[in-house]
Amino acid sequence: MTLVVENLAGGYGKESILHEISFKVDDGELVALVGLNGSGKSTTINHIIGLLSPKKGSITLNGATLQSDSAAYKAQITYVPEQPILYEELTLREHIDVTITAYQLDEELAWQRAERLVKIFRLDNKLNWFPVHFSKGMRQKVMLVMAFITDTPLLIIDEPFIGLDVLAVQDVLQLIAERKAAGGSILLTTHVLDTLAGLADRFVYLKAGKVAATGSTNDFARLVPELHQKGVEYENTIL
Ligand SMILES: Nc1ncnc2c1ncn2[C@@H]1O[C@H](COP(=O)(O)OP(=O)(O)OP(=O)(O)O)[C@@H](O)[C@H]1O
Repeated sequence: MTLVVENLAGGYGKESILHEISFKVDDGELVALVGLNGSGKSTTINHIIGLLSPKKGSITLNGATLQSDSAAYKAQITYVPEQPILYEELTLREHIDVTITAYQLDEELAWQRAERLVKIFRLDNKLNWFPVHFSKGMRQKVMLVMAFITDTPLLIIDEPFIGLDVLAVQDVLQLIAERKAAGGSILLTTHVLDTLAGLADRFVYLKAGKVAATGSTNDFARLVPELHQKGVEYENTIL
């Protein structure tokens, strides 16, 4: 699987928010999209998942584009938005069933994965609960359970750690590492690059809708000194 974003320009209205964005995510790679609030991370993802259309440039997933073969393109992506989107009238168990149907997964295999995931996220006694009974973090965990049941080549997560407790952060890191080890590719946005230490292969740093720096996460301090300095004040690389 290779995601290639090339010279992407785009945005919401007539005016472009993104300018000549280029980067790649290869097989088994974890790439972190980082940058200050409003720098264009979610807008970039909205283009990749097809919510927005490029004004210029191209986005290719294993050779397919949304324009050339929308079904082949979309079938390769699992996306977890920053704000959980759940069906209020469905239980956790039914959310899992819907995911299995939507992604045409083998039911037995998918439920084996699901059972492990709900246990990991300490939701195994809540399979019959409706979203109204879940806390904010639990809702996020339900989204993550659904995402990690799928086996699409590319997993995109917008802010995976926001609102999660410390145990859940470790759990997500472990699941990301497993997905990567199995050859899956992951693109995520984050404000806490340190959390990903050792896991992310590369970062892409956006500034005002442009790629201002990219490289190995080990080189982040050297390549983005202004933010690293600020982050250190908080004893964390908070962007
Ligand atoms: N729905 C929208 N309509 C118009 N402009 C938008 C919309 N969403 C975001 N923008 C603008 O696009 C720019 C980039 O926003 P974006 O949400 O991509 O930033 P971000 O890097 O994801 O920020 P954050 O870290 O706050 O999530 C900002 O100037 C923002 O005001």
